[in-house]
Amino acid sequence: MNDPQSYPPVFRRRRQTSNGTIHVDEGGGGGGKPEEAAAVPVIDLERPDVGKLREAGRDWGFFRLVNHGVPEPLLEQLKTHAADFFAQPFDSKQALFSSGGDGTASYFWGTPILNSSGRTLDKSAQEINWVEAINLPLSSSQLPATCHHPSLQSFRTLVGEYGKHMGRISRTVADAMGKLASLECGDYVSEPTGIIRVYRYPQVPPQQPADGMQAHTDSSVVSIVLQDDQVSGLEFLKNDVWVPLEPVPNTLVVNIGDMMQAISDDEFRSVKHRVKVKKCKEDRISICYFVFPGEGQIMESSKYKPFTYREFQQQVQEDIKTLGFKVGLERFKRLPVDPPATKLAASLIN
Ligand SMILES: O=C(O)CCC(=O)C(=O)O
Ligand SMILES: [Fe+2]
Repeated sequence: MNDPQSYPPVFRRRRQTSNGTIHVDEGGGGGGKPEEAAAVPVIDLERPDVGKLREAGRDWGFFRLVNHGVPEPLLEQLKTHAADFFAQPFDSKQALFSSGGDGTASYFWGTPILNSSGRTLDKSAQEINWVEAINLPLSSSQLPATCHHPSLQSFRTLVGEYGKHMGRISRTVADAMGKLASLECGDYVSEPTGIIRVYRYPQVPPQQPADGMQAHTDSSVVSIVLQDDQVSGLEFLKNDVWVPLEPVPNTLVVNIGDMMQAISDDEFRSVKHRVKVKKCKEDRISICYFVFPGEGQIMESSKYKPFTYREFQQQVQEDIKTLGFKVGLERFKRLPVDPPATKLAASLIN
């Protein structure tokens, strides 16, 4: 277990029981359907099976990726650096990122709701997410001037290397899925928009259950998750049941995002998912990659009115501010077209 001082104070207070000790919830995992979890499609990136890929996109929205070509030592180094970063005292972490501006790396906790430059939008939400994170836009390799810690510089270099693999994988996946839907989905992957978000999910105290991350869909074209090998928590919705995605070492998890759903005319699904970290002695660390279309790129779809990714983002932010949640693609749905009056009249006569 990490030093309590390493946690943001809001988690520290709530993690303490009345006698001042940190509570750790013991025992096995919860809920879910193990048979569904075991059946999550596995795609071999070197020899993608098109039938499985179609099934993964249509029926699951999630799949596991093997033979992805990211060297295992890179994955291990990233996880070690991430754990070392989060283990620092909270005040030091805050100080390291204190000079960041829009579009540069940032540190946040309690909410995953960020604007497009990675700044947090809403810290007042009552249901805080039980997570702290660093947000690293891949287009700016610069860290804030206050990030002078040598280990952070090497972490950023590793993230840059990992980001290149993520760009390659997301393009390959989007191209392959595009072929299935007779679309150029790969054209919608704009690599400069790529973001790496590194999360630490502390254990949630049983007396105050909270989600590590509340249920949501990703706005991306695709997202790629490198899970903690030891601590599970990621769950996705299938047939109204939350299915846990247990970690499998050296495997990546791919998640279809809202933009892929739109451009594929709903052929592929952006499904709801969440993170539940409970009944475990360790914190969970995950490293997530998100890639989006270029801001001005127009999404053409038979199911949705044409919109740019910028418009989508603005609408999401507006909804979060005014309603407290993301409405997402529903906002852009084409209205059902009424049958033309003459046709209706004709059918009545017949
Ligand atoms: O940490 C994870 O496993 C998933 C996080 C996630 O869903 C997100 O950041 O959108
Ligand atoms: Fe997500």
